[in-house]
Amino acid sequence: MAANGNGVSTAPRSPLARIQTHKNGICHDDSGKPVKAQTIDELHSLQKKRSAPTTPLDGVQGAFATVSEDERQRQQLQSISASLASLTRGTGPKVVRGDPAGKVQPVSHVEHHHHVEAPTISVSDSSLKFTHVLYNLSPAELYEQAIKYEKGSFITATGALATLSGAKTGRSPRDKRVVIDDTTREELWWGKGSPNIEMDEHTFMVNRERAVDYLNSLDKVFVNDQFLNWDPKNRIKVRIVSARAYHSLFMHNMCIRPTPEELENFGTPDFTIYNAGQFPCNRYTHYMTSSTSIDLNLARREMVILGTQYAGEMKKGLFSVMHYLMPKRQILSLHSGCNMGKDGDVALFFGLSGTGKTTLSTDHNRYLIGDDEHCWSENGVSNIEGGCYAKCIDLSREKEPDIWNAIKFGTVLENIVFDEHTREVDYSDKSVTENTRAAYPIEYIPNAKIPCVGPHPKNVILLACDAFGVLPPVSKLSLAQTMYHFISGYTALVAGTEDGIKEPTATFSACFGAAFIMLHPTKYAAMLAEKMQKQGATGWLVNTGWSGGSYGSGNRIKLPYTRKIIDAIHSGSLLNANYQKTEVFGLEIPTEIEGVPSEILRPENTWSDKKAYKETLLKLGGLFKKNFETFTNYKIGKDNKLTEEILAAGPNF
Ligand SMILES: Nc1ncnc2c1ncn2[C@@H]1O[C@H](COP(=O)(O)OP(=O)(O)O)[C@@H](O)[C@H]1O
Ligand SMILES: C=C(OP(=O)(O)O)C(=O)O
Ligand SMILES: [Ca+2]
Ligand SMILES: [Mn+2]
Repeated sequence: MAANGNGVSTAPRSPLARIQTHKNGICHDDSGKPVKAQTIDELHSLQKKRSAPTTPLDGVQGAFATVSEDERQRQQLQSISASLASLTRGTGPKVVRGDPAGKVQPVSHVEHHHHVEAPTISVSDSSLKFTHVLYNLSPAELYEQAIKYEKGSFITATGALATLSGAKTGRSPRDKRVVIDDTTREELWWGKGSPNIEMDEHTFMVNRERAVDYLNSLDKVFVNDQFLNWDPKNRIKVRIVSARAYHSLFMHNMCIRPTPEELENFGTPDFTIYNAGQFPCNRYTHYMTSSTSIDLNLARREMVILGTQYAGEMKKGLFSVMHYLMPKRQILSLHSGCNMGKDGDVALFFGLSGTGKTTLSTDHNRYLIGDDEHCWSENGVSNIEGGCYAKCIDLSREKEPDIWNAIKFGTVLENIVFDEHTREVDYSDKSVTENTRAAYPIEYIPNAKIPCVGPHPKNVILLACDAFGVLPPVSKLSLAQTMYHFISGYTALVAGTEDGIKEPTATFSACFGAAFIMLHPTKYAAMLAEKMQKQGATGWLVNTGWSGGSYGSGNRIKLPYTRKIIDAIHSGSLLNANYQKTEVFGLEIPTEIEGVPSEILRPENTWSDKKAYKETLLKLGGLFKKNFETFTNYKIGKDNKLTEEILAAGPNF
């Protein structure tokens, strides 16, 4: 008698025939070979196959012939131990590979085989302790670590790893400090407007010790050895030591991933980050003004992070380092996105946070070279990074399909909100922060250009999100105007929506990234001018912000219109359009662009209150003038003529 789960009889009239599973009547539950295991533990051990400790980009499975696996691991651990050395002990901790919980390698075994350092007299309990190193784990391994040990880690419906960055959901530029010594005092940009807030070497060491002691006190740390810069001649080796799988996966995605062979020969890193973000700095330490401190020491080639878990701090910290190292080699570092057309025409997209670098460089009809950080050398452009970091607020599949589709297994989704059951992400939800983010490897964008390098740029697009609504959607710039706007680095922020409508605030950030530059802005500007002149590149100013009024009365320019404008720049059609000059800013604006209503091209047409338009225009012009006062005493390049032209290229009234 058969019954279903509800106990209701479903008995057929006649008994069922016996199920025939095999001709000879012997019942097998499967037809495969039996597993080669005597116990469940053995069975589990079969599940995992040994492989290289990395995730190769191109599936290279080379022969690891030059050094034995044991020797390679010993060297690696020694190098990591040296990285984690503290001041008081002089030597690093005893490090051992693998997850302490995973019983990957028994401690005694490793101690016996790998003499990480010469035996020293134990001066403290911490030197008796082992620190397990999770070295260049794969995304899958990092998912497991995050989900097991880090609160707030979940897999979303599309397979991304949702994480929380804690109390800080954005960068903390006021807590970023740079060690001042005889070299940096001379070389770097200090004082008004500079992002380089000074600290002394000793204080750096105090913070370094705090971070290193914190990391050494943990059962395990994550170590990433990776590269920056796709230009092979100017590649930098970076090591990131962190406490969270989230941070390790973020950097795995954002830096260039080495192949197993490259990792084998990695050697000593050129730069090391100690990310102890969960642990605060000591506010009684000299120079500390909060519990957060991001400290850069160029001489030691080290960065220490205390009191912030926002992952963007690491990528932008390394960007600062590149802004120091590259100009020394006559290479210009750029806070810009970059893409290339089918015919090899390259465009740069400069702009401050939220102005559209990532959105507009990710273009289905063009090859993506990178979304945020590039180098421009004698040979052309190269991306510094191996991944993209997109803003996700109000992300839609229709408007940004490539970014949408990149949010899948392996992608880190920061501070987003999802349905607790379906794990479907609600991209409109700002409950945690407005700065929700997705970090994914660049190859998640289908038309990424790998390797991420390209020829010299043809178009240099300066993006400004003008919440005042007075800058034209697009204008063609002279070289002097390009320099003026590059040095100004304008965008506008909109005030919080909750307290009702407030005035937008203008922000000026030299080189569209004052927070990251290390030298005086005019150094970068001079290099840009020289390169643009030599390559005959055209500058453009694109307003991705408001039209028809300021924030509150007007609307943000529709993304499809901005894309049409960008298309016309790329195709070259805009270069030959008819232009009219605007008053105050003296910008050349086109009268027509295919696919864009002509009336929006001239901002005053879109404002119903013409008087308010004129007032707002003059107000913004005044803010530009005031901001530029700091730069009027600087010469740009070798040529006095260019300096004078730049000064004249600003608003005139
Ligand atoms: N007209 C527009 N042009 C560019 N971006 C726009 C526009 N309108 C709205 N946006 C939104 O503005 C944000 C731009 O952010 P993003 O591209 O990540 O900036 P960045 O990379 O410069 O920090 C995206 O969320 C995008 O959807
Ligand atoms: C990561 C950042 O870059 P962006 O907003 O320019 O994409 C940031 O500014 O924190
Ligand atoms: Ca950026
Ligand atoms: Mn971006």
